[in-house]
Amino acid sequence: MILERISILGYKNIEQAELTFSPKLNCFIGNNGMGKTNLLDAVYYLSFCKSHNNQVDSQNIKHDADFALIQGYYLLGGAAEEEFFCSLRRRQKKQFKRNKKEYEKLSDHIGCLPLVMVSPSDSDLITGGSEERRKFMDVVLSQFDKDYLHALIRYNKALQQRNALLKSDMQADDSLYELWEEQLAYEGHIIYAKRKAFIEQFIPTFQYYYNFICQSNETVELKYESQLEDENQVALLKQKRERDKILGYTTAGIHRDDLDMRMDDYSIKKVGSQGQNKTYVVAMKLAQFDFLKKAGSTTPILLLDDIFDKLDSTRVEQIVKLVSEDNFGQIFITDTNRDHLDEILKDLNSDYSLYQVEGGGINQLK
Ligand SMILES: Nc1ncnc2c1ncn2[C@@H]1O[C@H](COP(=O)(O)OP(=O)(O)OP(=O)(O)O)[C@@H](O)[C@H]1O
Repeated sequence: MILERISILGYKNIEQAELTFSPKLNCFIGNNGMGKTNLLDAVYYLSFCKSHNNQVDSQNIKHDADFALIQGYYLLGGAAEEEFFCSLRRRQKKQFKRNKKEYEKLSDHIGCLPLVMVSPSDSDLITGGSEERRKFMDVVLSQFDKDYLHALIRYNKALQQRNALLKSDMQADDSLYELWEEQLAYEGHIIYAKRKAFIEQFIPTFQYYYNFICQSNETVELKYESQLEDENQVALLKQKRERDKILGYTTAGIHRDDLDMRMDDYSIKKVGSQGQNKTYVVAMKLAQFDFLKKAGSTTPILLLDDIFDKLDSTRVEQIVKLVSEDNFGQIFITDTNRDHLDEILKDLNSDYSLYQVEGGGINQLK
């Protein structure tokens, strides 16, 4: 899949940009706070109908503007270019269109433009709460498995309903609880089975990337943890019901799943250095890329935002080798330091584009 060109109006600090991209490598250089991440975020928006780092849409519109527009023109395997259009207006529902036709549901779009973003905020995967790690699994699986996405949407609705009952002052009938608990168990089982299969398949690729980048004998592991591993969810929810009424929320189910992330048998959260943590999440994201590429019919776009920060020269060199290979399709990479990019470009056989980003303006240098 190739993003051939993009047109942006009033998105964050980008007032206006009309850019044509290389099918292989697109490099953006600029100082801190100039708009490099914002540009990648606009590309991310076209894939996920939301920003990577700001869920409040009104804050993604340029401060003094009334609306933001992002238009992307893609080659998706067919002969003709396809247009994806997104408009954000203050206090209005966002519009999302494919070839001028508005989507009925935004979830219909998820997966059409597969994309993986490696960003400095990925460190939240290690340092953040378990919801970050569930989000990681959800983002990967939802992009190619509609059954997963729909089961997750139904699960979350049932969870909201059960939580509303738990919080309400009225004494709800047990049969009402049973109704939602059976639905939670049904959808929860679908999600559990798919997460489990995904992580099993994911681990060897993740370990391969970690070892390739670190080039030493650090060993990393990843384990899926779920209460459903050895419990029946209907029985578990029934057993927890009285306690949940006191707490006012549901304490059992796949919405409590986690990933145990380890290095040399210790929790990486406790022992990992900044560079090791960074390598761990970069390896996860590259494995995510491989997984999506194999599962889908098109090669995802790869966004690499400030990927070299915190890494030693060996690790930088290994990542440079990886991204210069043909395994990856179209890549967008940002850096404040021209040296890293020059290193990649000197080994690259194919065509590339280079842009300078300054104060939200983007100039093509090559
Ligand atoms: N809604 C908005 N309207 C105008 N400017 C915004 C908006 N949201 C963010 N910005 C500005 O965008 C800038 C940050 O841009 P961005 O994160 O893309 O920087 P960057 O070039 O990636 O920098 P770094 O190298 O530090 O990561 C900040 O100056 C911020 O004030």
